[in-house]
Amino acid sequence: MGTDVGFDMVPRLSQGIEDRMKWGRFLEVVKQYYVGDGQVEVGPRAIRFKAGEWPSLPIEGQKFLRFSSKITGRTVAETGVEKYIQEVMAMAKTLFGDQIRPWNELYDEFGFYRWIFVNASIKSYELVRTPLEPPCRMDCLMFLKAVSIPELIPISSVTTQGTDRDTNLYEVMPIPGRGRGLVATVDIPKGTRILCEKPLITVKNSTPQSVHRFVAEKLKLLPKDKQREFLSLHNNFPGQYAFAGVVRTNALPCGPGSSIGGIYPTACLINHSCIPNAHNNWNEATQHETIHATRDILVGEEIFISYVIEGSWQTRQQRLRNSFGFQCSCELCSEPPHAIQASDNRRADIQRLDEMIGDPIAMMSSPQKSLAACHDLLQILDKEDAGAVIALLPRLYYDAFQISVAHGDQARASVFAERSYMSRVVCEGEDSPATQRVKSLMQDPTKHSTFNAYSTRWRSAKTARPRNLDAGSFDKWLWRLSA
Ligand SMILES: C[S@@+](CC[C@H](N)C(=O)[O-])C[C@H]1O[C@@H](n2cnc3c(N)ncnc32)[C@H](O)[C@@H]1O
Repeated sequence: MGTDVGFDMVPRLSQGIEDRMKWGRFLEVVKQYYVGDGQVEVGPRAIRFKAGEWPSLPIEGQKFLRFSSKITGRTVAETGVEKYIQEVMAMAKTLFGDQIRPWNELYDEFGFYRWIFVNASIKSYELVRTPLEPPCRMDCLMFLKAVSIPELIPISSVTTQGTDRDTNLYEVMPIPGRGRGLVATVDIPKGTRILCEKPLITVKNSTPQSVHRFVAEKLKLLPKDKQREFLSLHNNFPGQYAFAGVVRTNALPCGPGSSIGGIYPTACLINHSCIPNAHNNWNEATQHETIHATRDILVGEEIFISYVIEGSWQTRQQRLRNSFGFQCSCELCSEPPHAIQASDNRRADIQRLDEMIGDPIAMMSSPQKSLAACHDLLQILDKEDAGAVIALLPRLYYDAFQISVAHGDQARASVFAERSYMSRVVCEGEDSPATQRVKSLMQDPTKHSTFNAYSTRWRSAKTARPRNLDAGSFDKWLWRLSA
């Protein structure tokens, strides 16, 4: 028996240079502090403390979730381990501040992470770790409960029309340097609908004065709890027109390029990253904003969308500063200048190819070149962080669909439409009108208004899609690489 005591790292560390350096410094401090202490063993994958239940610190900081042990004795001398927990926690606090979350079962505090995730993370960096005693009944129950959770989130069920905030997937919490944010409380698979939310208010872009007046009127019509939700949102532009400040800080556009913005109690708590792991979309049919995971998100990771996608690092920083009133501190923006420059170069290539693909004259007269540009773009996107660029895939495949269908190639058009559909399901869900539109084109490409519009030089039936080709050969056929 005894009580578990320790601390968690929330949110977990990123793989960015800043977090890696901080973790390295932290491990150095720990090693220095315990030089000559026979209870502390520095291994190739972790620093282990041979006391209590052998808490450990991985060499790779991103894997770290928890440092804890069961305290069985009544005094420090009896348990041996509590001293290490307190000391390591104090060292961690000085470097990671509020990311270090102390907890103590004695005071009914149980930490942020479920044991299933903590144990999986420990397993990933510990070669051998035999528990000193079998887990107690409560641990077993927690284990069973937690293990079933990721399996209970099949993509098909989470991307159907949900209307509630699913608080099982995330928790709203303070994030050092970014105010509040959403942190994953379970592993969230790619394509999962994290959130589907109705706006508290929708507002048309206008002068601060008229936005303020409009919101003031609308707020009066809302129930008290909704008013409180609006008023609790962050405002980077306080002053005479405070409601307009809240709108400017938080509004998410109701559709691409829309001049109408929605204010949401939870979606508006999601912070920005230049390499996001989630995508926001306005679903016109259901009149809800949805947030989908664009890559697998690990428990303890912060959930990010992108407020500003396009442009170089400098352009993005300027827009975030001027339009939203903050300086971005995301993983990419914390990288050294050469890494930011490399990302800028890739984004410039993406922009250049995107413009080439969109040229209607080229699409008409040299479709082969336009298709090759789509393929080149895909190759560049493959090298980028998958979660950050997946939102570009539906359009990329849709462009390839349009090039094919305009020259009568139904076989390739239906494959491109299928790929566009699949990436749209990940970003927006099955119930998004855009997903449904492309699904119907996948089934019948001739429904598109430009079918055979430019020529019939690539004419093919939908059934001409080759069967039994390996992936490489299929791709060569699809992109006309050998033509
Ligand atoms: C829509 S709110 C997001 C929720 C906000 N963090 C809160 O506490 O309510 C946008 C504000 O969050 C902060 N923020 C969001 N993303 C950030 C980032 N990448 N770096 C620094 N601050 C960020 C900025 O203060 C920004 O104005």
